[in-house]
Amino acid sequence: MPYYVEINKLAGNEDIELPRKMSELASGFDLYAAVTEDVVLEPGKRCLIPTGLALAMPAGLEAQIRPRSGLAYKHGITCLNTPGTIDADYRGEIKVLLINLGDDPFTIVRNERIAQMVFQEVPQVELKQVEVLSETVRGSGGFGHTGRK
Ligand SMILES: O=c1ccn([C@H]2C[C@H](O)[C@@H](COP(=O)(O)OP(=O)(O)OP(=O)(O)O)O2)c(=O)[nH]1
Repeated sequence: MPYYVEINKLAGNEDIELPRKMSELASGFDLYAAVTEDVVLEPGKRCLIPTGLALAMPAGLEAQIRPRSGLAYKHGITCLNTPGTIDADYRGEIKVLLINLGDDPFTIVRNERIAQMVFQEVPQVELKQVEVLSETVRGSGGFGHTGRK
């Protein structure tokens, strides 16, 4: 059984494509830019791109906003906060925080695919404060304590 996620096109965005899987088994639904005029993203700069969409997903799901590999590889365009978290109770416009890590300005035009959205189940977790944690072999070793090879 699929999860049913409600999607709403915000006023003035009737022409914006709905998020779309570009192949049958793709993980992500591509998201389209709902900019009202072209946005030129200069190298090293960031911008918040509207999608013109809002969602209502069932409790226990989240949506993650992730970069598109092609834009990252060819132009250095990625999501600054990847993966961006869309909470199940968020009803506002979904926005995509892009940054240009490339060498050249990049122009974002309306209805261009700028990122992808992957839905994930989120386990329900309750934190329980304790005085002593259960032991493991690793213990507190981390941050590369096993070396490089
Ligand atoms: O890439 C993103 C990340 C977040 N959001 C929206 C949906 C999310 O549910 C909300 C809050 O995001 P987050 O919890 O990451 O941000 P925050 O800085 O902690 O904001 P808040 O104090 O509003 O929770 O902002 C987006 O539209 N795009």
